[in-house]
Amino acid sequence: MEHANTTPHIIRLTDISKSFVDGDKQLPVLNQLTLALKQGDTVALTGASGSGKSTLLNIIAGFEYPSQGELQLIGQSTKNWQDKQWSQFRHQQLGMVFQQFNLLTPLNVRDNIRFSLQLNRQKWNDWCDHLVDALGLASLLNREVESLSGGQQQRVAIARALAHQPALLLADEPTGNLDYNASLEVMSLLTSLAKAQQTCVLMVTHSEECAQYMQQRWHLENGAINADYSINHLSQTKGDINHGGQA
Ligand SMILES: Nc1ncnc2c1ncn2[C@@H]1O[C@H](COP(=O)(O)OP(=O)(O)OP(=O)(O)O)[C@@H](O)[C@H]1O
Repeated sequence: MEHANTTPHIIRLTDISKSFVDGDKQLPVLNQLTLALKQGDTVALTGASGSGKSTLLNIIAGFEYPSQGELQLIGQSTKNWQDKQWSQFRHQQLGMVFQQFNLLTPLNVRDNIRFSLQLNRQKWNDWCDHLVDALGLASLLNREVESLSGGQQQRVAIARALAHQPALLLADEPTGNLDYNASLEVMSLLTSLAKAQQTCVLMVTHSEECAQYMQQRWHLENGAINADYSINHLSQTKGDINHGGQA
C-alpha cells in the first residue's frame, strides 16, 4: 500500500518479459524489464530499431499482453483486467500521439479534439480553450484536418491526446514526420502542456534534440532499460534529475 505522502505510480512494470512467436521459434523482445513512473515524470525512450520500444508502449496501452511479469497502471494491477477495464483506462487516463498523427478524417479540428471528450461524456471546457490557444489552433477549428500541414496536424493530435486531461501520455516518435523547426515547436508545446497538468509522459524518439525536452532518458537494450545511458537532462525542463523512476 502506498504511504499517504507518496505519489502513486502511474506506471509500474515488474519483471516484464515479452516474446513473439516467429515460425517455430520464440523471439524474445523484453527481458524481465522493470520500471516505474510517477505523476509529472517525463521520459524519452531511445533504443535501436527493433529493440522493443513500440512493444513496450503497446503493452502499457493494453494492445499487447506481456508473456510474463506484472503491469500496474494508476496504482492498480492489470492482471485481471477485461476489455471493459482496458477501455476505461484508455478513454480516461491515457492520451496517445503517433508519428502518423492518426487524426480522424474527414472531421474538422474541433471534432477531432472533441472526440476524446465524448468518450468520457465530457463537454468542451476551459482547458480545451487553453489547449487550442496554446497550440495555435484557434483559427483552424473549422478546418478539415487533412488540409493542414504536418506540424499543424501534430498540434491537433496533441490537443486531442490531452483534452480529457489524462494521467499518462504515450508518444511514439511524435516528431518523426516533422521538419527540425516544427519538431522543436511541437516538443516545446507538448512539454509545457504536460507540465501544466503534471501529466506523465513516456516518449519514444530517435531524436537527440527531442529527447532533451524530457527530464529523464531511458535506453532500451537487450530487452531491459538502461537509465544511465545518457545523463543529458535539460535544465530548462526542470533540472530535477530523478533516477528514482527505476523501481
Ligand atoms: N506482432 C508481432 N509479431 C511478431 N513480431 C513482432 C510483433 N511486433 C513486434 N515484433 C518484433 O519485435 C521486435 C521489436 O519490435 P518493436 O516494433 O517493438 O521495435 P522498435 O524498437 O519500436 O523498433 P523501431 O524503432 O524500428 O520502430 C522486432 O523484432 C519486431 O519484428
